[in-house]
Amino acid sequence: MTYRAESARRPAGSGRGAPNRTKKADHAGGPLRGLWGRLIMAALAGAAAELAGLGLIAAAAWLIARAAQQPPVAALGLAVVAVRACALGKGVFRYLERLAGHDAALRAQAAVRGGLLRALIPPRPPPSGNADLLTRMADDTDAAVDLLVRCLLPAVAALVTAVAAVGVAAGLLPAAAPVLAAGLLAAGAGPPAVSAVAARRWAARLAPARAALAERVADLVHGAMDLAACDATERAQKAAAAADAHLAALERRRARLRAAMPAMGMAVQGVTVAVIVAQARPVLDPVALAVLALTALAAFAPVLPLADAGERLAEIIAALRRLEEVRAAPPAVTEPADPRPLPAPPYTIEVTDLVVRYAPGGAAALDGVSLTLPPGRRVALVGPSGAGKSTLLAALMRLVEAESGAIHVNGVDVRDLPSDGVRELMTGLTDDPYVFRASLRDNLLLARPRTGDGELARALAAVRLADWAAATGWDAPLGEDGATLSGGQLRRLALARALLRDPPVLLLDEPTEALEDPLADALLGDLLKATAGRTVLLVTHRLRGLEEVDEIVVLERGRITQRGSHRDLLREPGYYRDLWRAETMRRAPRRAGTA
Ligand SMILES: Nc1ncnc2c1ncn2[C@@H]1O[C@H](COP(=O)(O)OP(=O)(O)OP(=O)(O)O)[C@@H](O)[C@H]1O
Repeated sequence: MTYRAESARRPAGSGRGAPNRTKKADHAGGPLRGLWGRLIMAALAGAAAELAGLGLIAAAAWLIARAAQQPPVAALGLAVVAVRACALGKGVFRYLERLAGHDAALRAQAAVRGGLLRALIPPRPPPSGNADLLTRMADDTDAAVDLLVRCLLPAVAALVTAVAAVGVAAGLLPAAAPVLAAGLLAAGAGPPAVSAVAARRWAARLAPARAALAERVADLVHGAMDLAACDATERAQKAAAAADAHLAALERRRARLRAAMPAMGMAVQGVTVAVIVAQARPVLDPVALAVLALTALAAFAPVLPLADAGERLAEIIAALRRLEEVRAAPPAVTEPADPRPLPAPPYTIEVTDLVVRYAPGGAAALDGVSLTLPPGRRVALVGPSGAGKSTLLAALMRLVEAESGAIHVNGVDVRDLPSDGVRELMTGLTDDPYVFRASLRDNLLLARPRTGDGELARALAAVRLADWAAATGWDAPLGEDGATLSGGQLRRLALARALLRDPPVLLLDEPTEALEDPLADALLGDLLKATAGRTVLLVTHRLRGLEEVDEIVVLERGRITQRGSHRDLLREPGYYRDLWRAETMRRAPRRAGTA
């Protein structure tokens, strides 16, 4: 079987136009379009709803107080109409506020999510030590909704209502206006500020406790087998229960403090209204007094919930900071400002004096590696664990940046090419392949969409998974990271994907890992046959079959220590010959046993 380079037939760089077009489309007709209009409409509607509420209370107060004086019914007509209009208006404006506010907020959330996903598309080193990272990222994008719906819009509505109420108070009794203004300011600024400071302090205590619990739970779920094997399940459960109890205790204490905030606001409300009533009683008639007192009371209604908004605002600021950290994390490789077009096939890859270091000042994972891959050449890379084999493949795929040295494709430095374009040319099986939580078919189609079942079946047969696929079924879900697959099956499935992808330069990182000798030998034999005439860089720990490849490169501690054909390397002392002897000896008793 041959896997002809379909990708080589694609016009070079064809994959790059699409993302650019998508970006433009996003900005022109994206979720942020019309955001401001909706936001202003929501703010106006929210303020109108609160004013209607205030008007309702004022009109109702006037109506009740005046009705107690038993005037002619006609004198009450206007107030009755005002009560009805305000009651209806409040509902209608509240509905419009929710409609426009949530529309705006969901648009903002979609824009935040889109920006975050776009920022994550260039590969980045994964943030470490955060079992709850994904959950947090999902929760954090909700901050955009809450910033508008729970903080900004309520604050605008409270401000408008407060100004209107102070205006009404000034009209009825000028001396009451500054008292009401001071009370509203104290209730609208004090509890929210205290809540925000407390929320920030508590977040610093709660976040590590939440992360600790998430990590313990993740250990219990993902490490269930290993915990059972080490008889450590009970210890892990106890540790998770302790983390849970610690978090629950912290949350209980925080809840008690939180409950004090509304009480503080209501105390300010009570004192303000009492002072105003005391001021007004000697000078105002009972009807005006009732209107003033109830208007003052009602003016606090949109102001008191701002304590919650202050607390939420502190959480939102922290969430937006975390999102910004993720967004601003530098990608693993730098994209060229002015990318050059991809060269035309056939491709010659030249690696020159490549040095890769994962941590500045740390040991070099690759230390001056030079290698040439002309079209159609198959090179095997062998070496002890940690020698830098996977790092070389990662550098070729533009997943890590070189500290010095260079990789050229037909004479063009890969740093001048878009990294996704480089990965169209050079890709394959990575050292830690991922199987998606999807069906078998979908996992394969990822490599080459719109491929018929016949071709998918041929790819599976090439990796000796045909029988397993027939038993499992094309639509069987494979679980998270291939939970339903053995290690060897998972790797072969990823290999089938790499073969379907069929890049011009095929990079294969240990395709036979986790397989028994007979199956590994057969699979490697098939692979070498199927890739005859193709450009291949094959990382392997097993040497049987390597007579077929054009060159074998031995990598030790990041440096090339031997290179040549299988025969050449068997003649010279060194890692290759030692490994060959060890492999031969390991197999010898088995052959004797079988014979
Ligand atoms: N993401 C990383 N961050 C830091 N160090 C890394 C990272 N990946 C690899 N290394 C280090 O770089 C060196 C080379 O690792 P690499 O995975 O390339 O070796 P390898 O030859 O492929 O090993 P193996 O055969 O076990 O897969 C090792 O010392 C390893 O610890």
